[in-house]
Amino acid sequence: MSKRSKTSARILLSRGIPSIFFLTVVFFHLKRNLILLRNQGNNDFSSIVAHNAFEPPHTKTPFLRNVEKNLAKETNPPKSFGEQKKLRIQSRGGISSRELAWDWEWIEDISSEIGCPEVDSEGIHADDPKGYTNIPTAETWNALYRAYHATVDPNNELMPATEYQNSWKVPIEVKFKLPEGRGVYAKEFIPKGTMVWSSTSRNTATFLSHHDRREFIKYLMKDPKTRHLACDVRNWVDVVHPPNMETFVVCETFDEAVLLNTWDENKEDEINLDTKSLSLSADNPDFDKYDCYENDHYFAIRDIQAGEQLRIEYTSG
Ligand SMILES: C[S@@+](CC[C@H](N)C(=O)[O-])C[C@H]1O[C@@H](n2cnc3c(N)ncnc32)[C@H](O)[C@@H]1O
Repeated sequence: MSKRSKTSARILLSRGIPSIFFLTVVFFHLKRNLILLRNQGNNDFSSIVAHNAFEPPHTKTPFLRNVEKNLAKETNPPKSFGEQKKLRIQSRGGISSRELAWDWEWIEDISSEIGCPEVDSEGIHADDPKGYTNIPTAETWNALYRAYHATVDPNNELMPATEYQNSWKVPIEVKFKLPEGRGVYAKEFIPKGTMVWSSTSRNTATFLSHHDRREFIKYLMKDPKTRHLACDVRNWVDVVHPPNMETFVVCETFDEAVLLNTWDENKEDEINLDTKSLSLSADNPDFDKYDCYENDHYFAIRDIQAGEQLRIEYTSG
């Protein structure tokens, strides 16, 4: 090889190969960022993530790492309980008909199997030896929370609380008086306009499937200590049609609000509570957008004296 050729080869080795290597690195870097920009334009980051999922982390540029971090936030944002509930109702579908949600036929069968006391709109039968005379305590409500969490399919669970919460904003007590049976009484004077109770997913269970609700009732029936509660929960239930949904869900409150009686048509003054949906701001501790009852709350429509029974208007579901 001539001296000239040797010099050319040396130049090629010392400058050309590093240049080719440099250009190759620049080429792949640009190619990757072009894909990124193109996908950013389409608002579609999925291919980038898929592409990079197989690369060791050290090969990712800080820019790409940042995009991935933002994407992870976007696709997996921390979900509030309310958001989880909405997604679950949407994905599980709820119950297809109102009739199925009430499940009256099955409820009638188990009522006669247990021998539940008769209840009608006229009140509790005074001479019924098995009448609803039991005054629930925190332990009673806790038994319902336990039954719910023990039976409801985990994918359908929409109640974060596992034990009784006192959701009353005013002091109350439960007493038994005929003909209505158990009722809720004010322990102190309540001024007109006071909010006395509000529904949240902490005190109100949601059943998304008719099977779950049956399992819940059967669970209560198995234990002699809670068997009578299977009769009670029949009367404490409500069927709700969530907004923008074709299907139904079953709401069951696990506290004294289920014992609120209504008023006698001939005694108009008796009614003292009304219900409204809350328009709470998100920072309010009671804010719970996807509560079964849409954050319904009861408020005093007039001054209520200490010792007076709290009464609501019943609405048919
Ligand atoms: C949701 S429960 C209320 C709690 C019920 N008192 C109890 O002890 O379980 C509804 C039932 O209470 C009774 N009730 C409510 N308001 C009444 C009223 N003003 N007069 C007679 N009975 C009433 C009816 O038997 C009704 O079906």
